[in-house]
Amino acid sequence: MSQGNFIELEHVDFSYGDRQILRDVSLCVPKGKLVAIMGGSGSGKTTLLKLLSGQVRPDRGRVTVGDARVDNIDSAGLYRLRRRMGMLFQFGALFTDLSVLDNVAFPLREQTDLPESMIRDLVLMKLEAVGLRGTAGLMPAELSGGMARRVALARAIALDPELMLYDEPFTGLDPIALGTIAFLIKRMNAALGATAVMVTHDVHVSLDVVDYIYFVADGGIVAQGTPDEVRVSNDPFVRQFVHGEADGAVKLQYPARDYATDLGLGRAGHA
Ligand SMILES: Nc1ncnc2c1ncn2[C@@H]1O[C@H](COP(=O)(O)OP(=O)(O)OP(=O)(O)O)[C@@H](O)[C@H]1O
Repeated sequence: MSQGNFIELEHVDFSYGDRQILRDVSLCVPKGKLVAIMGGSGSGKTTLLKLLSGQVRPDRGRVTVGDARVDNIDSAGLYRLRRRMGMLFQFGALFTDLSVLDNVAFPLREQTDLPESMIRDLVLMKLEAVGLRGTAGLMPAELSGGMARRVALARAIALDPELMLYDEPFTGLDPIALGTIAFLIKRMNAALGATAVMVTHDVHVSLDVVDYIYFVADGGIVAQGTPDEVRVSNDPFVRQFVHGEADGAVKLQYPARDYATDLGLGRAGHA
């Protein structure tokens, strides 16, 4: 592992059964940085997060997080690693039968022996950080979608994680709520000094908050760069992604037989 990196994937192959999803993927995330992973649907982005959290193991290659080799970690090591990780997944579901305070307190009660009075203070600090201290006594059903996502963020950072994993944290939010959560993610990360990886489709918001972007397609990293590099990139894949072009490096048309053959027309001159 190179000095300064908190995460490294080196020459990782991964398959579900006999279907290969990732091929010879290498990437790194320096400590304290927020990195986005973008790419088309089904390109393997969530699988990359699962490799980092030890939910799946690579067929080949190394996965290093902090001082842990996650590709061959044992269950005690995985438990220690998960305690240092916070996760905010799509729709970051709250426990509907617990108050906001109890939702954010959940990981603190599960993972620590802190007294109740201290847990309460920590929860209020985390809720204050996401601007929602006033909602502590509410139930999740009484929150808007954007507020619920912010409470889920407060819960994800309750244990001051060293690593944050975000999977589509903006899905289903209106533009204002989306901008708020993006800003909070950036601010929380800086305050925690955490290293973070965010899978997202939302290229424009991400370019405003992340330090670096990896683009994934066809099982590999096809482009990468800082937001400034990405904005001016001439790489066809990046251009298609950033400018929302319908056709480009990723083809609009799914591969198919010759059109004339499909229509039963035969080839010109043979009809
Ligand atoms: N548990 C599983 N078993 C078998 N195949 C799976 C499993 N999970 C995902 N896949 C397949 O692996 C591929 C990559 O999935 P992954 O969820 O990593 O993609 P993604 O890039 O995150 O997609 P999206 O942006 O649509 O969420 C997909 O084709 C998916 O169908």
